Amino acid sequence: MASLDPHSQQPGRGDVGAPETDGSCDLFDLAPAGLAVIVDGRLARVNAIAQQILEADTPDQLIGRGLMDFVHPMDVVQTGNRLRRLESGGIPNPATEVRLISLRDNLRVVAASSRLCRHEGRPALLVVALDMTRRHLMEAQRQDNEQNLRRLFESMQDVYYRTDAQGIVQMVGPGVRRVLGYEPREIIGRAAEDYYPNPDDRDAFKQAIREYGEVADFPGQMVRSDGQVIDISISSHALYDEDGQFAGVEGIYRDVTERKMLERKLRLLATTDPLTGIANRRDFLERAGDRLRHHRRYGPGLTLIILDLDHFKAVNDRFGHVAGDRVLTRFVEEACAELRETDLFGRLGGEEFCLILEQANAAQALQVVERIQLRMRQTTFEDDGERYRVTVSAGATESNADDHLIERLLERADKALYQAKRDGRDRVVWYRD
Ligand SMILES: Nc1nc2c(ncn2[C@@H]2O[C@H](COP(=O)(O)OP(=O)(O)OP(=O)(O)O)[C@@H](O)[C@H]2O)c(=O)[nH]1
Repeated sequence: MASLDPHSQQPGRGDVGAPETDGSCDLFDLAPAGLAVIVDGRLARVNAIAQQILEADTPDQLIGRGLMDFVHPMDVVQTGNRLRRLESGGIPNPATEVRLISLRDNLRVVAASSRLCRHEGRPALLVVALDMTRRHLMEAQRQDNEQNLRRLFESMQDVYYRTDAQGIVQMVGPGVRRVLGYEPREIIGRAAEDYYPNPDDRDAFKQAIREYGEVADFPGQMVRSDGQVIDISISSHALYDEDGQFAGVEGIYRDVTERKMLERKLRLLATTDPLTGIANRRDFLERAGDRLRHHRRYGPGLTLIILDLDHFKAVNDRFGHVAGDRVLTRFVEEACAELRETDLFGRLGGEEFCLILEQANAAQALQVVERIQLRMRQTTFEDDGERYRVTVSAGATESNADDHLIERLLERADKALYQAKRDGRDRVVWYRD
């Protein structure tokens, strides 16, 4: 057994302080570190842990092999220098990280220190190695993760932020440069509210956080450094301290201005009649249905009127489709001039339009229709050098308690309209059973 007994030092022979490893003690094998005795640059003895580090099944696989055979090529020069310094000066080397290649060609990282000793009467080196491979891997992984996280953070389209309980910004990510046009340091320490053009948005956000503890894709608006108002979407959660007290909010927000614009455009396309700009059939009927439901629950009836241009086919046939389109657009302009913001007006198709009047009794509704008809009577069109007028017929009905569906009102108004056409056009007929 190797002896690490300090009394066996042999001063004056270049190995001052070197213990004799004469095999008289089993400390060598018990040591909680890898130990290797090197004689003439070759492994003369290894303990079990050194064997483990170098992935040898038996000590024989290692004994007699050159120490430098196991040192990673990148560390060979530095390790050689250290060992030479030790041999010539005798001063033990402090622990240094060295990369080794095991018998199975795996990278091992050890913290290795060395000192002089004697082995079976010959000058030798004792190398002590602590296996750092796992820690090294973990550290490399941690650094890798940190770098990835940093890269992600830097390139993130979203803005990460954190506020304290008073809404003061504690942290904000670099994405804020792109989204709001500010440097992060310009924002930190300021109230998050300062960037909201509409205080109601912030209040709604705070209320939702208070109520649910978190929000996802919460809509709002913010003001950029250049004054432009942008649409944002926030996903955040509340933070609490150890006592369970509200400590602030953490989350991300992103610029969704383009998405919102696209959504608005799509909504407009899906709900608007492209020629006249008023509600198309689908949108009109949907909103008309909502209003009917509302009136059934809360209020008196509503009035539905179908308006239909007279002899419109003749306009198309005589002056062409473009002239017909002009008449349709003009009719809508004239009708809208007589309507209130709250009135619902839409194009059912072709030259047929529909109007819903709320807060109007039958007499008032008739007045509105008659005013629209009068306007059209007074409007002159001119095409191909010919002047002409286009009149409007209308059928009206009022909702009653049995009307669950808007289609029932449409049916009645249509019957009344038919009657108006039969009675000579340019008039309004109120539906009667
Ligand atoms: N220019 C134009 N014409 C349209 C449009 N949609 C439908 N029309 C035309 O509107 C005309 C409707 O004709 P009809 O349903 O016979 O009705 P009308 O000629 O007005 O007759 P009455 O309603 O009985 O007075 C048809 O010629 C359709 O081609 C449109 O968007 N633009």
